[in-house]
Amino acid sequence: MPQLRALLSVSDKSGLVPFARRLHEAGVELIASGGTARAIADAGLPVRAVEDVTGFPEILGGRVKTLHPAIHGGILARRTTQHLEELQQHGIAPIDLVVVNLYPFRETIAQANATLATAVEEIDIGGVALLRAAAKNHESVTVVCDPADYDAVADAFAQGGTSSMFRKRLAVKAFRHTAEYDTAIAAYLADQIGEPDDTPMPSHILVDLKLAQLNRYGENPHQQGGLYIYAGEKVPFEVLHGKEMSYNNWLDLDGSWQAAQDFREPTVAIIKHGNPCGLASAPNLADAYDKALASDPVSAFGSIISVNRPLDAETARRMSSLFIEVVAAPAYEEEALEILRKKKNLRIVQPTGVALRPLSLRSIYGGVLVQELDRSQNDMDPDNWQIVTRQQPTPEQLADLAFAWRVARHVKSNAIVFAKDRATVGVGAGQMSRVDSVMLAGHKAGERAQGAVMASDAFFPFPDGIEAAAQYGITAVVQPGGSVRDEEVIAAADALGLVMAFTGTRHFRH
Ligand SMILES: NC(=O)c1ncn([C@@H]2O[C@H](COP(=O)(O)O)[C@@H](O)[C@H]2O)c1NC=O
Repeated sequence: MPQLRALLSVSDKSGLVPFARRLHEAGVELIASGGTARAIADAGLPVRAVEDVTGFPEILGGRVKTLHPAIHGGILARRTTQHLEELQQHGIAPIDLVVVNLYPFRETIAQANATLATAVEEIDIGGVALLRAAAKNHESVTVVCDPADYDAVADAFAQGGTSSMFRKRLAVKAFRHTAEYDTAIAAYLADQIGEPDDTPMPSHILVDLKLAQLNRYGENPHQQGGLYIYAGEKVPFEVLHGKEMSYNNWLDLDGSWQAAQDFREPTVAIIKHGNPCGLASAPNLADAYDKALASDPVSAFGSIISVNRPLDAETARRMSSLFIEVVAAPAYEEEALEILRKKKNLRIVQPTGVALRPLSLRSIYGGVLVQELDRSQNDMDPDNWQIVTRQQPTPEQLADLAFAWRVARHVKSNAIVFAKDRATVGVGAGQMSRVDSVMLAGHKAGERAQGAVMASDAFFPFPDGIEAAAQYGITAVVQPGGSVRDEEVIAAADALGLVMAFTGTRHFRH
């Protein structure tokens, strides 16, 4: 049996000594780089320093330690006569196991005081080269990049060596690891340097996503699903109470959170299947909640609710009579938490402070669609609107129109929002025809449509939508305008005595 040899070069030395001891006990000769060799020797185990093998000292403050043919030759040689003879000619011994963990680049850049210079120093070169060399030669060499694998590898060496399948799996893991490592470096450097083509649509997007949570299933029980987060970042919401978040919970939480945070006044967004069934603003959250719930109390059953202020006890008390899947608030009063915690199945969540990414990514067949988030501000201000009807809005109508317009961008197209007193009273979402959305909103609002205003996420192609709205009692309309039939639509609004504003901006949401 030939002498087996391991090269160890680890930044994180946890678990190193017991692992090295087991390898030694299995008859494996240990070679290690500076600090790693010291840690092994301090534990009383025999170890050869890399410098001793290469006959060359570590130089440039550790920038060159293991980058030497005596090391890489030993790893990369095929175990064929020709390669082994070549090794012998140069006095190089084969290396059968490579154990590396890399400089903590991600941890370094996550620190508040990180500079470009400190980050660059934490870019591991030699360790990556060792991992890649060993992974390439997985036919004969075992590569370990994760201390979680120490036990299984030690077990295998105690039995004489690793299996071919195990080596292949470890090689895949090592290549994945170095790819993730380089992705983090590239993303950081691009960010620091501010690549010229970085805005608005970068020429390449490197996405490094890590599984944060395996969901019980995807949208439906026959689909697998999970939450992936950007590597090195936190899960966006912490679950303070209740069961694990499901796939659909995450999706609806995202919609409700972004909707509630879009408003300045205390606001409550009640979401079902990606659309608000009630959204309202008021001087305090408790009243905003009542108004949002009143919009469509039937649909609010089993909803996801987000608010944009710390959740107070009074609002929590009012919420506790409704079956809610998830509640999200920027913070919670202690008493509010006590009240909500009584509901066993309610998930209470709070954001962890992860920054909102400016681009949205959505996978389609054969690609990923990327766009900036819909965060336009100009058209949200009624001062920038054009009143196109003879009838001018009252201040009250204008305030409701501005509210409804902001809600509309959080509703799936074709989106129609009926609102009164800064609260939705009817929402028509996700219809293929705009006039159908009007009818849905009107149906939901019933009597409450009388004197309410209407927002439409895109222009009315025909007067029919306006005429239907007027029949429900709508008095004022806000829409982007821009249809070839705008004149006809304006004439219809004038004939009905309605106010109509054009914003010039469309808010499709698919
Ligand atoms: N430059 C090199 O030749 C080199 N070879 C190995 N390393 C890294 O040095 C670290 C271990 O160093 P030490 O054994 O001195 O504590 C490991 O994270 C390893 O990935 C190197 N350092 C950086 O590239």
